[in-house]
Amino acid sequence: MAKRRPAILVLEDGRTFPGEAYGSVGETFGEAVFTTGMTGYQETLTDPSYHRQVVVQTAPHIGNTGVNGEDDESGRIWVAGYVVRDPARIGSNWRATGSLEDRLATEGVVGISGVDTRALTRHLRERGAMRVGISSVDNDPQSLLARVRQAPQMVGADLSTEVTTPEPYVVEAVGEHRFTVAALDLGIKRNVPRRLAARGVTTHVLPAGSNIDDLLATGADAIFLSPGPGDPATADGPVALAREALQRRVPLFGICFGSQILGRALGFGTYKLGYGHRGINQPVLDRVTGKVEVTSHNHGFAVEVPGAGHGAVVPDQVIDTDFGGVRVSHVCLNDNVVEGLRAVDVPAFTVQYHPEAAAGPHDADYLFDRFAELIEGRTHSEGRTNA
Ligand SMILES: NC(=O)CC[C@H](N)C(=O)O
Repeated sequence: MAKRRPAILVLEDGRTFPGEAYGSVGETFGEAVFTTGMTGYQETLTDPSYHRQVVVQTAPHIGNTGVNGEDDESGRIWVAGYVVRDPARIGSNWRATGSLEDRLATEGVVGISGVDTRALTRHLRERGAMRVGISSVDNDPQSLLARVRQAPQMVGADLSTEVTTPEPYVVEAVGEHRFTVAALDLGIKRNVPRRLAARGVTTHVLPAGSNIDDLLATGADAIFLSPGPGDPATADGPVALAREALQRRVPLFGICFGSQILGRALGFGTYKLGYGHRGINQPVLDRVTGKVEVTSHNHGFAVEVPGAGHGAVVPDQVIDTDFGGVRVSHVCLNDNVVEGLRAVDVPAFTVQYHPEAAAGPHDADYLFDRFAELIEGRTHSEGRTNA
């Protein structure tokens, strides 16, 4: 194999890691975050929620199964940059249609390999997610650092309109049609409408700028608020839409960014986590059933509920909001972060993690059944909730 060009990675606090060019040769900037998933790199790369983030894979061998025509979660790779330890020399899998590195190069994704990703991950875990630059064209850390410090921060970033669908589209129910859902696309992953379709739900996916009348004009029985990149504190339009939906008692389900938006609509704040949750093996307690599920995560922000400081145990009690009582239905067992909300008096619930998985375990798939049950309650007894 030809010798790779040297490359460097510089964090905004000046810590520098040497490596080699991987994927496209060039320079890139973003927020450095790490993901602990041992598998599923293709789904990670194509998840729109990673827009403007430079993803560090803690798993040391990446690219082993190549890339295939089935696992993309959107129409392109979204990560701003890619950091790996040891790229596979040969990708091999019965579904593979090409190599990961060729795809990164084709899509212009600048990466770096040969990085001590354990040291880098520990640094990010201690110091927090921060801006980063990767360059295989300028190997002077000082000049790269100056540009890293000019790159935009993730706090205050409003990115939904950069990733949303330009035009509405429909994903049809599989088998008998039961319900219609309008999804506000703030960075949706393909597996969400797919999991809904498997429950007889037809999903109309609408652009981020849509208003509630646009959503309901699809004939929707319910609204879905999608995952997506950026700081939820900037999502005032979707928050106003969610409040309108809560007022009209339209059944609502939100995932990740959608959870943060619904949290804000209920009157809660959001805050940035130190280094976030990204991986496919995070333990979450479902307080409704008492079961622990192993789940897929990708979030850097979280909902803040009263009475629970960061890292403190969130009380299991009904919290009064503008829309009646709300319970924290799910918590992360690693750090007590709020992982789900369930309204008691209006038909709405959310999770901060990814029941659609892709990549990840399917433990939380039942939440799509809960959504269908919520819609059913609403559809069959006017104005009713799942309380
Ligand atoms: N996957 C997501 O929806 C991420 C939500 C938000 N951008 C966060 O980082 O917390």
